[in-house]
Amino acid sequence: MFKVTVCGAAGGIGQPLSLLLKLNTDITHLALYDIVNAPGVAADLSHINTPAKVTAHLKDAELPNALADADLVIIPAGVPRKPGMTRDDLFKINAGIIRGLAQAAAVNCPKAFMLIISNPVNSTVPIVAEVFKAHGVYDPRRIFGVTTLDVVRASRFVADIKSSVDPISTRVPIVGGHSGPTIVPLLSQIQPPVELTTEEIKALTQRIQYGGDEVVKAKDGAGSATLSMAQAGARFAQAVISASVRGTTGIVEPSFVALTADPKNGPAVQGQVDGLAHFAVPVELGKNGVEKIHPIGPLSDYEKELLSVAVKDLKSNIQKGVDFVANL
Ligand SMILES: NC(=O)C1=CN([C@@H]2O[C@H](COP(=O)(O)OP(=O)(O)OC[C@H]3O[C@@H](n4cnc5c(N)ncnc54)[C@H](O)[C@@H]3O)[C@@H](O)[C@H]2O)C=CC1
Ligand SMILES: O=C([O-])CC(=O)C(=O)O
Repeated sequence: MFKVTVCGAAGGIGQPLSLLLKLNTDITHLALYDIVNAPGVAADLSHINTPAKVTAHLKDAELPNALADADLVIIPAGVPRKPGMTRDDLFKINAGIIRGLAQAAAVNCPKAFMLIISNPVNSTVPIVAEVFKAHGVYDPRRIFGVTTLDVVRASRFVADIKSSVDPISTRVPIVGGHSGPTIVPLLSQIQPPVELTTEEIKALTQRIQYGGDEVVKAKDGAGSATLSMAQAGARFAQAVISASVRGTTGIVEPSFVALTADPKNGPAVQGQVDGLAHFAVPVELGKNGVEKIHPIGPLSDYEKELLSVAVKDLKSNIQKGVDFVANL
């Protein structure tokens, strides 16, 4: 039995993400929550002949039921960017939405894996962590900021300029956070290794950091990445589910997590990032979520510069989330 709840299920990400989750045969119950249109999306998906039972939950009154006993909650609820906006501009609206959903989750499914997609991820994840702390149910191993889209894009962008690169199996480690300069691609550590010139490294780094903006611009006011995000979100959810339900070992995915999630390796990363509480790192998944945080590894001089810029922005993004919950 494995119940997944999608909060924001009727949205641009929520609908294709729910479709991909309905195709996941490890899921036995898919609960779709939104403040609009959840019944329509649920009725539609419920006709697909896979095992998951699909239930619809509309508006506040249905939220406790949607979350009750969930094993995994995935949250793409909130507003997306329009051209000219930064992810941080979304804080004003999305912070309150995430706080409300986290409060309900802390009460109704305190042990669920929490996968946060809503932006700004650098602040929304600390909000969820603080709410869980306030309820006395915090487990840093179970709260994740979904940064998978950054690595999905990165391997595709590398393949765009190197025809010999397989975009599916190539892994580009990305650390830091999920907005512009906080996204730090470690192109010196691509696996399998790829030879890149200094110009190629600079251009690729810029493209990976601002990949989201390409989609925002192309959609021209109609939102941001939804389909690629759905694929990335389903991939990350599948990784968490495989490790926890099937006991599959050795699954490593990037995620924006609390560095205390791994008391052994977390402090070493923390030492490299000026004591930041949260940071995106390659995370090895296990039965209880974060099993091991992988080291950042040796950085090139260019990557060290990128990292120091990222750390400054991240510090204020994280603090903004923490303060938002503290100043209730
Ligand atoms: N982590 C990442 O890599 C990415 C994050 N995003 C973020 O994901 C979020 C959602 O994006 P889209 O799906 O394109 O937006 P959307 O506007 O299409 O959908 C959002 C959905 O959330 C629902 N919603 C609003 N308030 C809610 C509440 N209190 N409870 C439950 N549902 C609520 C809306 O009714 C809507 O159906 C945005 O914040 C966006 O910036 C987008 C792409 C990538
Ligand atoms: O750019 C945005 O606002 C949405 C997002 O996080 C992404 O596509 O990476």
